[in-house]
This record gives sequence, C-alpha cells and structure tokens, in this order.
Amino acid sequence: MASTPSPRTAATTLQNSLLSSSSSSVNHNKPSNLSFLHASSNSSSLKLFHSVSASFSPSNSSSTICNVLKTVESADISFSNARDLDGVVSIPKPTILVSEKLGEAGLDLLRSFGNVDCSYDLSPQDLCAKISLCDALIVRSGTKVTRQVFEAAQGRLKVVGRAGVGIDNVDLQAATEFGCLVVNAPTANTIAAAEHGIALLTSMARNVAQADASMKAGKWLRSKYVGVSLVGKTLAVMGFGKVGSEVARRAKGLGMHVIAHDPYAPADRARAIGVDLVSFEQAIATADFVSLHMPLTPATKKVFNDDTFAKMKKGVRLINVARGGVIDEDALVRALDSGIVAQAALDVFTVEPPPKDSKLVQHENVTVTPHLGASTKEAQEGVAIEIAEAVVGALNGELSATAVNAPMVPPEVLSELAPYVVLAEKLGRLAVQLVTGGSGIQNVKVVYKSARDPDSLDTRLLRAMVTKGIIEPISDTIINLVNADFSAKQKGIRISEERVIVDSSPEYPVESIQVQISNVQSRFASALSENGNISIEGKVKYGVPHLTRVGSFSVDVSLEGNLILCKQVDQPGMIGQVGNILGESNVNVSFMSVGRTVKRKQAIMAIGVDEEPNKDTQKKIGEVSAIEEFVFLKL
Ligand SMILES: NC(=O)c1ccc[n+]([C@@H]2O[C@H](COP(=O)([O-])OP(=O)(O)OC[C@H]3O[C@@H](n4cnc5c(N)ncnc54)[C@H](O)[C@@H]3O)[C@@H](O)[C@H]2O)c1
Ligand SMILES: O=C(O)[C@H](O)COP(=O)(O)O
Repeated sequence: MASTPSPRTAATTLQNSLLSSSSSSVNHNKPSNLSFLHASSNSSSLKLFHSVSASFSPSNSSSTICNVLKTVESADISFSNARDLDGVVSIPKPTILVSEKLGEAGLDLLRSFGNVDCSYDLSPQDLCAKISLCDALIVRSGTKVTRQVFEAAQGRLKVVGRAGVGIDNVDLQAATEFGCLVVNAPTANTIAAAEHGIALLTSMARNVAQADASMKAGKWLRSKYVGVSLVGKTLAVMGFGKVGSEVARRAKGLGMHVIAHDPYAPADRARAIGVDLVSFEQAIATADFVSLHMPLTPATKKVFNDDTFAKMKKGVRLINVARGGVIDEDALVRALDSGIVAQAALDVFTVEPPPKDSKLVQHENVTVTPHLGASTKEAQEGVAIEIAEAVVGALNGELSATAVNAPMVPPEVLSELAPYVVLAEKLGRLAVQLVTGGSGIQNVKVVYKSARDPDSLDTRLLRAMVTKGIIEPISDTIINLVNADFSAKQKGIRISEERVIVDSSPEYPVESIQVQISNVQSRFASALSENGNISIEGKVKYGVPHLTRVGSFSVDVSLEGNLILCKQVDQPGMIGQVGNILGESNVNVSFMSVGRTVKRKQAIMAIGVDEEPNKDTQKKIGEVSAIEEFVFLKL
C-alpha cells in the first residue's frame, strides 16, 4: 500500500484533465507532438479540449517526452490510435477545411500540422456534408457558419477560425452550445481596411471611379466631376476601434477635423491622436464625412436609417468599410435621391454579392468595391498566418488569445491555475456522485479560500471545471471552457461562487476549493455539512490535488485513481479489515486517510484505489460491522 502520492507536476495534471472536453486529442503527428508536448509542458499551458492521460515532468528532456507518448493511458480521441513498434502512440492528423482563399504562408503552417482541404465556393449543403469529417474550419466573410453546420458536424468540429475580424457570419451562440471554439484574426488586416477607407474617402471626394468610367466610355467631362476638398472638413469616425482609429490618424494627416463616436472607446486614446469623442447625434449632425467602423451587432443593425439620415448635414458623404448591415440600404437610396447624402462609398453590403440590379450599387453617386478592405497581399498573408497559428493552437488544446466565445486567460494565469483546475474538476465529479434521489441538482456553490484580493483571482476556469466535473457524469454533454456556463444554465443548474479571504500565503492563488450542492439527498450522509448541503473540499499539495474535507470530517487523500469513503465507528483494526478485503480481490490501495470528529466515536476513512472493487468486494466492505455507510466514487 503506498502512503504518499507519486510526484506529479502541474503540467502532468494538465495532460490528465482539464480543458479537455470533446472526444478528441492533441497529438496528431509524432514530430509536432513532441514539440507540442515539450512546449506545453514548459509553459504549463492548459488544454482546452483534450483528455489524454499521461505522466511526465515539465523539467525533463525530450526523452521523457517520448515516454509521455508511451504512457498515454486513455486517449479519448476521435482520431483512431495506432502504436508503432516502440509502442508510441501516433494519432492521425486533424483535418482542416479551408472554405475560402487563404494566404500561402498560413496554408503551409496548417499543412505542417494537419490534412488541409481547400474547398472554395462550397454550397451550404456541400459544407454540411463535409463538415463531419473536419476538426477545424477556416472561413473568411463569405462562408455562413450556421447552426446547421454545427449540427451537421456531429461533435467533430472543434474550432472555427475566422480569417479576419468580423464574426457576424458565424453563429456564435450555436458554436458555444456545441462546445466549438471560435477564433479570429483581429489585427492583421487593420491597416489594409483603414487604407481602403481612406482610398474610398479620397476617390469619392474627387469622383475618381466615375471619371475613370466616363473616360473609358470615350468622354472628357471636366466640369461634371468637380470634387470637394478634404482639408478643414469634419470627418466622423463611427466606431473608434482598430480600423477606426487608424482611419482617424490618416484623416488628420489630410488636414481634416476628426471626431469619433464609440460608446466603449476610452476618451484618452482618442485625445492622444487629437480626436474628440462625441455622442452619436453630435457626430452625425456635424460631420461632412461619416466613416463607419463598428461591428455588425443587434445594436448596430440598420443604425443608419431614414431617421438617422434626416438628422445629418445636407450633402454629407458616407463611407462604409465595416459591414453592409449597419445601413438600411433602401433608406440610403432615398437619402441619396433626396440629396441628404451627396455621395456614398461602399465596400460592404447587406447581401454579398448584392443583386446585380441593386439600386444602391447602380446609383450614380455611389462608389463601390467588392469587399476589398482586407484584400492586400500583405494583409492576406498576415491574416493567414494569424488564423493558422490560432487554429493550430486551439487544436493543440491551448486557450487562444483570440478566442471569441471563450474567456481569454493570460498564459501566466493559466500556468498558475493548472493544478487547481484539475482539483476543481475532480471535486465536481466527486460531489455529483454523492447525490441521490430524484430532485435534481439546482444549486451548486463553489467557495474559494484564498489569501489574494478577490479582484486578482480569475476563477472562470475553475468554475468551468467544477461544472464539467458535475455535468459530464450525469449527461452525455461534453463540457469545455466554451460551453460550461451555457450547459449548466441549460440543465437548470445555478453555479454560484464565493471567495473567502484567508490569512495564508498569497504566493498560491487558491488555498482551498469547496464544492457544495444544496437541496439534494446524499448517498453518503456523512458528506452533508451542518447546513444539509453536500460539501467537499480540496487543496493542492505539492502540485497534486487532495481531498481534505468531506462534510464535517477532515481527511487527506490524493485525488488519483478512485475513492472509497467509509463512515465507521472509530476503533482499532478498521484499516486492516478493509485493506484485507480489498487485497483479497486484488484491488490496490494507493492512499488512505482517516478523519474523525471525536476520538473513538465516528470517523471517515478515505481510501484511494487503483481498480474498481467488484460488487462482491463492495458487499463485503458493507458487511464489516463497524462500517455504517460507504460509497465508491470514480475520479
Ligand atoms: N471591409 C473589410 O474588408 C474590413 C476589414 C477589416 C474590418 N472590417 C470591419 O470593420 C469593423 C471594425 O473592425 P475593427 O478591427 O476596427 O474592430 P474593433 O473591434 O477593433 O473596433 C470596433 C469598434 O466599434 C465599437 N462599437 C461597438 N458598438 C458600437 C456602436 N454601437 N457605435 C459605435 N461604435 C461601436 C467598439 O467599441 C470598437 O471600438 C468590423 O465590422 C469589421 O468586420 C471590414
Ligand atoms: O471583417 C473582416 O476582417 C473583413 O471584412 C475582411 O473580410 P474578408 O476576410 O472576407 O476579406
């Protein structure tokens, strides 16, 4: 019988659990596996999706990494496993579907990691037909990633990569419900979009497109195409984010007076480049030029409509390189016809491509480009690399810095929380197995004791993992960081959190985690605390999660393998008796701990076991006269 836990590292525990979710795995081809495992073990990065059990030390060399692969125990994976002659697990590469043109550098990166299927111009039906064979999908703005796509994926699709900024073509709610991570490439096309905005602004002001078309039609119309000057004119930038602020900067260089409207932008960032942040009304009422740079959201949909145009300066000029849907296009045609809007320059449309007979596109005062904002060679290469890195990282199970539907947790926080994340899942898993009766779980409370200021403790990962531990044993839903909160809500489970500041070392983020389930019956009555809630508590000791409290009893058992909890009369010989019964049926005991409230009264014995005792063995334990109740729990 071992009495101390085998040393395990934070990185090991990562491999064993967490952010593992879907029935997929990390290690797709051996060379990159090795480097991935090496890299991730050193950085202790948490796994978002995977559930490969392995043992390794982060400080060890690549030979240890090989051992990691050799000791993979339970790769719960969708790629079928194959062992080579050394017994090393090699797992087929993931399949990445690229449904729109992507820069070569990004494709090269993807090809070095997985099987890349570049199938452009798929119909929605063809996309749905293909998607169940794909682990990742990369799109630009032209592919609609609808709920049907996630349904058709049958759980295999783990990541959608949007090679660009706008994610309005991806059904984020459906992605979240299906536990699919969505990542984007938010930075690489900023300058391209801003430059295109300026190109539209200047060419519209000087009628470049119309004059060009007329000359090509054999005309020489100098007086017709007299333009307007920009210097001294007021430009309202609507949406002062990455693109908007770059447009503002450039417009200042053209001698324009720039104001901006953005309810969420910090005023000091605007002031730093000489831009005043103003209200929506003020912006549209005073501007000679209005340039749109906000995302398409329910709040911004058709925000430029008849009412808005009526409040604008007569003769205003409009530029849109954001999203067509922020403008009511019929209203814009009316505003152009009435002269409220003198000119518009549009790169984006509500429906893309717009109908050939679109009045807006055909309007003589409108300049159009076919969604070219991001289309420079430089931006496309940059976007391709940015999205390829994000998708590969996500398939490797890393939390992405550009995740759109999951918390972005800085690497240093991830690394620090790694062992607590494992503890959180195991506590959730234990707590739910203690529930009996048909009332269902409605309220779960997670109490974190920590010496740290509550504001400096990010518990989103921990909450997600408690949720995973609670829901997975009682449903067929695979829980990960993406869908944890949603799935709990769906199941009517309210997960609340409490932070208790304790007087210990702030060096460690968490002193202990307690999971309470209220208003339920327990199959192990001793797990109920004084207030009638199932209550268990754990700590991380030397990087290993431990169970330290069950109900009102203190115990100390490492959370590895499986667990037997016995409530008994506190008397000599109990450990021997139960140990013998387990030994006789070849069940190896890894840890044992006895906790009691009062000497020679009641005690709880917590026994870690490697194997599951069969029914006969469990019956024998139950027949030991001093044992009042016992329960076998799977970790
Ligand atoms: N035409 C193209 O090819 C092209 C290229 C890049 C980006 N875009 C689009 O441009 C837009 C901006 O991109 P970005 O990278 O600057 O994004 P961003 O997130 O950096 O900036 C968007 C800004 O809009 C603000 N905003 C949100 N709601 C608003 C509202 N109701 N009113 C005013 N502002 C609001 C946000 O606070 C944010 O600062 C997006 O719609 C994106 O899809 C288009
Ligand atoms: O949101 C974006 O990044 C732009 O609209 C670019 O879209 P695209 O990738 O289809 O060019």
